[in-house]
Amino acid sequence: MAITSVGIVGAGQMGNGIAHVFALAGFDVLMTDISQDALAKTVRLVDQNLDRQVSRGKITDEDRKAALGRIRTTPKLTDLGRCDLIIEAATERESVKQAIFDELLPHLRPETILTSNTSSISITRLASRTDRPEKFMGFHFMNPVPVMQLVELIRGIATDDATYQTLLKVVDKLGKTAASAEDFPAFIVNRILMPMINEAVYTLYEGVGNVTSIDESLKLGANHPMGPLELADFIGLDTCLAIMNVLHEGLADTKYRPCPLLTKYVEAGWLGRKTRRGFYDYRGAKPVPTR
Ligand SMILES: CC(=O)CC(=O)SCCNC(=O)CCNC(=O)[C@H](O)C(C)(C)COP(=O)(O)OP(=O)(O)OC[C@H]1O[C@@H](n2cnc3c(N)ncnc32)[C@H](O)[C@@H]1OP(=O)(O)O
Ligand SMILES: NC(=O)C1=CN([C@@H]2O[C@H](COP(=O)(O)OP(=O)(O)OC[C@H]3O[C@@H](n4cnc5c(N)ncnc54)[C@H](OP(=O)(O)O)[C@@H]3O)[C@@H](O)[C@H]2O)C=CC1
Repeated sequence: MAITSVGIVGAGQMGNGIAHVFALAGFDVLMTDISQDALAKTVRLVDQNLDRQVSRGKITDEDRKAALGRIRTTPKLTDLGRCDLIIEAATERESVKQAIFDELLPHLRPETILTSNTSSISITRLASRTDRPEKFMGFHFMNPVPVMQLVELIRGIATDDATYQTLLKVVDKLGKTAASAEDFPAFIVNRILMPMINEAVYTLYEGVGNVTSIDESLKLGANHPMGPLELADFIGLDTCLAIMNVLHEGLADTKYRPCPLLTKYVEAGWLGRKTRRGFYDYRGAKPVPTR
C-alpha cells in the first residue's frame, strides 16, 4: 500500500519532530492533541526548526514553505480517520494510548496502518486490543527527530510482513535508517540507554557526584554529546520514569528499579526542559544545576 497521508496523535516534542520530517519528505500531515495549546504551538515550532535547517544550508526556503504547507492540525481525533498511516505519539502511558485507539478505530479505513511511537510499551499488547493486530507496529523515532538517523521498527507477534515492508519503505523515503527490534520491554535503544540514565540518577542520589560532575564526566570521559542528566531533561523525566517502570515490571528484575530521586523529580512536576526545570533549572539565561 502506498502511504501519502499521515495522522499524528500528540503534538509534544516527538509529534512535532515527526510532523517535521514527514512533511519535508512530501507526506501530507494531519496532527491532533488534547492540548489546544500544544497544537497551536506546534506548527510555529516546526517552522523554527525548518528555518534552522535553511540557515545551515540543509534545505532551501522553498522546501521549508512546501513542508509547512503540508501540515494541518485538527482538535478532533476522529478527523485522522482518512489518513493512510497513523502515528500515535501521545504521553507514555498505556491507558492514554489505549483510549486514543479505542476512539479512533471505528473511523479508520480497513487498510490503514496503525503505529505507536511508544518508547517501551508492549506492541503485542497494544495491538491485541485493536481490530487490526496484523496492521499494527511500533514506529519508534529518536529525539530530536529531524537530527537523529535511527528509527526502530517493532513487530508485534501478529504484525504481517506487508505492514513491515510498507514501513521500511516509509523510513527509506524519510532518508532515515531502520533497525528492527523484537517486542520486549523498551526494545533496543531504551533497554540500553535508560538504565544508564537511571544509574546516573543513582550516582547523584548517592552523592558520588553532582549534576555538573556527572554530566561532564560522561561528556569528556566517554565522548557523549550530552551528559546523562542533561539528556534525561531533554527526553522528559516523566518519560524516563515511565520507561524504567515498564522495564522493571516487564522484566521483573530489580536491576531496573527506578531511582527514588527520579520519582521525586517527577512528583515535583520537574520534568526537564518541557517544564523548564529538571536536573537543571532552565528558567534563567543559562541552565543551572539543581544539585
Ligand atoms: C527516549 C526514547 O524513546 C528514545 C530517544 O530518543 S533517546 C534520545 C536520543 N537522542 C540523543 O541521545 C541526543 C543526544 N544529543 C545530541 O545528539 C546533540 O546534543 C544534539 C543533536 C541534540 C544537539 O547537538 P549540538 O551540537 O549540541 O547542538 P546544535 O549545534 O544546536 O545542533 C546540532 C545539529 O542539529 C540540528 N538540530 C538540533 N535540533 C534540531 C531540531 N529540533 N530540528 C532541526 N535541526 C536540529 C542543528 O541545526 C545542527 O545541525 P548541523 O549539524 O547541520 O549544524
Ligand atoms: N521524549 C523523547 O525523547 C521520546 C519520546 N518517545 C515517545 O513518544 C511519545 C510522546 O513523547 P513526548 O513527545 O516526549 O511527550 P510530550 O509530553 O512532549 O507530548 C505528549 C503530548 O501528548 C498529548 N496527549 C496526552 N494525552 C493525549 C490524548 N489522549 N490525545 C492526544 N494527545 C494527548 C500531551 O498533552 P498534555 O501535555 O496536555 O497532556 C502532549 O502534548 C511517548 O510515547 C514517548 O515515550 C519516543 C522517543 C523519544
